[in-house]
Amino acid sequence: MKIHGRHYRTIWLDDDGWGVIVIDQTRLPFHFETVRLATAEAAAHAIRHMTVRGAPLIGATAAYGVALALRVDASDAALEQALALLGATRPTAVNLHWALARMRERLIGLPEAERVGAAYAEAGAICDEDVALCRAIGEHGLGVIREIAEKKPAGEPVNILTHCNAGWLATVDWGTALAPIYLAHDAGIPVHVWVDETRPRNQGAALSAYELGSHGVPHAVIVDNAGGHLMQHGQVDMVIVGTDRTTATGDVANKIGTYLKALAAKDNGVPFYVALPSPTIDWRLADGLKEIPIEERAGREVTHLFGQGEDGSTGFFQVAAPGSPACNPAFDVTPARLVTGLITERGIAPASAEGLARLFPEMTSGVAA
Ligand SMILES: CSC[C@@H](O)[C@@H](O)C(=O)COP(=O)(O)O
Repeated sequence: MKIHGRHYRTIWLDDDGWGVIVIDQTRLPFHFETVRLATAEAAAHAIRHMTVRGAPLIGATAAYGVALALRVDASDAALEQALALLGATRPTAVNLHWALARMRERLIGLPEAERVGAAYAEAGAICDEDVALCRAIGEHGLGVIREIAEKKPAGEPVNILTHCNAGWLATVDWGTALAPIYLAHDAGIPVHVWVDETRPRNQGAALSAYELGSHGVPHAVIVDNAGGHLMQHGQVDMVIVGTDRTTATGDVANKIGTYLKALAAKDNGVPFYVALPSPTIDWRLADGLKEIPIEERAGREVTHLFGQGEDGSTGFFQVAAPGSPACNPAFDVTPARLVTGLITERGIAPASAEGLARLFPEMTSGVAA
């Protein structure tokens, strides 16, 4: 993604070759600032406090967190401690656990002297692979957008609704849900994106809108409650969202509010697609509602809003009645029956055990078989 004319990934190594630089997403869209992570604790803090967020980027940051820990102590005990620390940061996105398991598998059998180099190489490979997976998701999703565009009067935009931020900022580059949109726009297909603001943290209004604007994609921010109305009036041609964990049977956990959009889409005959790289599939799970852990975040995210005042200063503003308690489940589960298709790096699968098994036959032992 280009910001101010320069291409950025969302995570990279500092000039010294070991410090890890990330974009501080808590400062966007008002300030583009980076943060240097120099310890595993700093990486864990960045994930927990959402300096970085989005399932694939959480996994990539955790992988580098392991490398940072091993620089200090490359023993088995230190490795296990770093895996536990980083694994406890956020519960819903399975990419975190996938990345940590991969790091452990790569490192545990190595002599201590080789671990640091191998850890950086593996974290780098996870990042490079994420870029390739997201690009492939973009290509497959582009086909869907193109098909819809061909059925519309010439020049009329394909109206796409998205929820939360499953774009460049949520991954290492490209994004998942937004990758097909970038490719469609670049291919000259007219697209227009309805961006759900995505309360409570406003990842749509703050991050997706920032990205789309930086790439020149026409879009409009809408309140989370507007999607159903727009669908009823024929103003949404398709929905594309990301996911933090998808079961082997095609149930999809994503940012709170996704389920309501899927219900509205079903009622209005609007195709509802979920874009995901395969590390987001939890092959052990068959029932998303019962089995996917849903993160509960602080009530303060509901009662207070982050924004910029007219004098240019940024800060938090209370919007709820002082003293009122708040409840803040951060994700919900959309059952597979409401999902039109899962856009993966290998193609588009029906949201079902059979559909996923057909695309990923090597993973189909257990519940997906
Ligand atoms: C490609 S990212 C997919 C999901 O991680 C994204 O849609 C999402 O819900 C992010 O939640 P967040 O709480 O901002 O980390």
